[in-house]
Amino acid sequence: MTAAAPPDSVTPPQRLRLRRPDDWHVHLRDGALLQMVAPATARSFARAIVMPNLSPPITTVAAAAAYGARIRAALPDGSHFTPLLTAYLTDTIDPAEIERGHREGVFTACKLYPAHATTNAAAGVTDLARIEAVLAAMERIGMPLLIHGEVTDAEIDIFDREAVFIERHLAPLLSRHPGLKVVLEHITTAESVAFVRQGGANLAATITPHHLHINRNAMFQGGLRPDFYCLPVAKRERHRLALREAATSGEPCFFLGTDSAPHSRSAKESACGCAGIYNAPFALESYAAVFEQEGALDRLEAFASLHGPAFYGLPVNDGHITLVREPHTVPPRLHGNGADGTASTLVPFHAGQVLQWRLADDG
Ligand SMILES: NC(=O)N[C@@H](CC(=O)O)C(=O)O
Ligand SMILES: [Zn+2]
Ligand SMILES: [Zn+2]
Repeated sequence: MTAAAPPDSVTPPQRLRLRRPDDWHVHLRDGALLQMVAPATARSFARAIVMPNLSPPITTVAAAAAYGARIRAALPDGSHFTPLLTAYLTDTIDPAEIERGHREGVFTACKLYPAHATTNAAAGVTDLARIEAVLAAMERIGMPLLIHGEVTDAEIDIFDREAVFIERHLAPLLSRHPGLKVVLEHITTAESVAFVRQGGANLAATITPHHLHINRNAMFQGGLRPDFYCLPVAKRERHRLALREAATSGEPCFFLGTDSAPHSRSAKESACGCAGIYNAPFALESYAAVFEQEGALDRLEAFASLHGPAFYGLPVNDGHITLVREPHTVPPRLHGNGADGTASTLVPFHAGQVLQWRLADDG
């Protein structure tokens, strides 16, 4: 005789059906890396906000349209993935170009990198006063501003750069432009959670899987671990806990943005290693682990599939995906060959670890 099944309330779910999610912050790169990483994002997500920090950065409508075509060409046959492109703001960018790109449906949003704040941010904005006309135009046409929110001043401790950015730059910016839609990207601190929470309907934040899983100790565990180095850098445990609470809270101002940021092995393992964590292959599975640990699996769909479209004023996706409880080990390395024959090796986030949820292949 078999034991009676436990009541439903204590049986962990084996399958989760969600409206198809979107990734509101991803780096798809270009060339051989694009060929390798675009299918990973397209496998899980219907749409993604694609970052413009290429080299050279995407600053014109023509460059964005051409990049969109290269992304589509890198997708598997039959993929319905839609890249949502962004413009890289510089000190001298023309507001008319931004407005035209938005009107023509090429630019979904603009990205603000404080000059030198992160990878390929050298051409970013040196002073917000220089892009005042662009910000005014964006506010008028309802075009979202996406921000890498860190000051770059060398005298500010790297762990404080996000909080100082909010005080010195973001709060005044929001006062000057109360109608501007702003996404504070990849937030990493309890201060950012509190700030975004008290902001109005025009302010939101994306939260990455890695900032929900690791704190700053991960970078130094048993030695220097470049695979856990990204910007903004992971903070103390109390900040990670605040981010987990925010992501799983059900509040519409917090939504999914992986900040998947692949760099080749040689670029990570170097005397001056690049910032960025490549999480695209199992990002959804990684978020699912957090939501399950927090007892909030019922809120995963809102975070992954509903809050982002609502903020951007876009429809939610039609299709659905299914996550199944099927423990699997994340490969320690991923190898790829671009169409140009260039081989790349990437280390995915959770390399060698077991994840409990897996995206069903048939969706
Ligand atoms: N997040 C990162 O550590 N790196 C990103 C840039 C960024 O999002 O800041 C990259 O492009 O590599
Ligand atoms: Zn960034
Ligand atoms: Zn990023």
